[in-house]
Amino acid sequence: MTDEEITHDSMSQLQSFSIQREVQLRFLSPQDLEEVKRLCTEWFPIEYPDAWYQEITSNPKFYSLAATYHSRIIGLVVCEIKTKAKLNNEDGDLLAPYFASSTQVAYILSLGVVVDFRKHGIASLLLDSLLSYLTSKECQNCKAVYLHVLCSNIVAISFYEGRNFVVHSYLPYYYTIQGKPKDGYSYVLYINDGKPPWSILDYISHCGSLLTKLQPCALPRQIMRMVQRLVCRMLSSGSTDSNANYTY
Ligand SMILES: CC(=O)SCCNC(=O)CCNC(=O)[C@H](O)C(C)(C)COP(=O)(O)OP(=O)(O)OC[C@H]1O[C@@H](n2cnc3c(N)ncnc32)[C@H](O)[C@@H]1OP(=O)(O)O
Repeated sequence: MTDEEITHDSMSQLQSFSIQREVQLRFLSPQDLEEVKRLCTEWFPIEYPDAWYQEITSNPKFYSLAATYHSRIIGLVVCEIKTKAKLNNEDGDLLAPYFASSTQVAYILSLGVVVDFRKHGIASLLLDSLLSYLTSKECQNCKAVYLHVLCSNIVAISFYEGRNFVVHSYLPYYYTIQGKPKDGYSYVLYINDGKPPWSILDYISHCGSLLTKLQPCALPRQIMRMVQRLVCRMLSSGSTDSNANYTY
């Protein structure tokens, strides 16, 4: 790193620190509808119906958290907690089959930050708040957090991957952007001991570890040892009997 880069980095960190000190988090309310609509139109290439904005700003089933700076919304995260039974087909195999259909999962509908405030840790702050809620005592039945993202959204993908989210599936033609089909990915983070279904690799490695435990090559040796032990026991019980006879 050059001196110039170090200075720029420290300046940026200082700026982030002073912004973060003034950022406040609060839940969205119906009064935020127009502002949220404006921001989402700016951030996302997808058009949402008005009913969607009404829902996320007023329905308590959504965890809709805003980051504000001097009372202005500069970022938001919207998440819905639902049961495994309510998963769409494409996400149906998010959790291992042994999880009951009443097990919960959290779906991040959107996460965005105003351009001028990006790279100052605002999205991280929002995601951390969401994750600390989802891993709290009251949400222990929630086993995974997942989301959908355009394959071309490299910034968001690297953001989520940097926070331990992993690809769950590739979704060809998942989006329609300005009349054109676009591919997507679903990403997932398992929480509260949530687990994905077993992959072929898991089955192979499980069979491998079973075989290692059983040690089929050592089987004849084990049988020999068992026979030896049995004979020894029979002999020693015979001698005990004779000792017993002698004592009497
Ligand atoms: C389900 C979905 O919502 S998918 C769609 C996601 N949203 C969008 O695409 C909307 C448009 N994009 C955005 O709004 C933003 O770019 C987001 C939400 C993806 C990221 O928001 P940001 O507030 O910039 O994120 P944040 O600052 O927390 O982290 C971004 C990067 O900046 C880095 N960063 C944070 N502070 C600093 C700093 N002071 N100096 C330099 N880098 C910094 C972080 O380390 C991080 O890098 P990493 O991902 O390589 O670890």
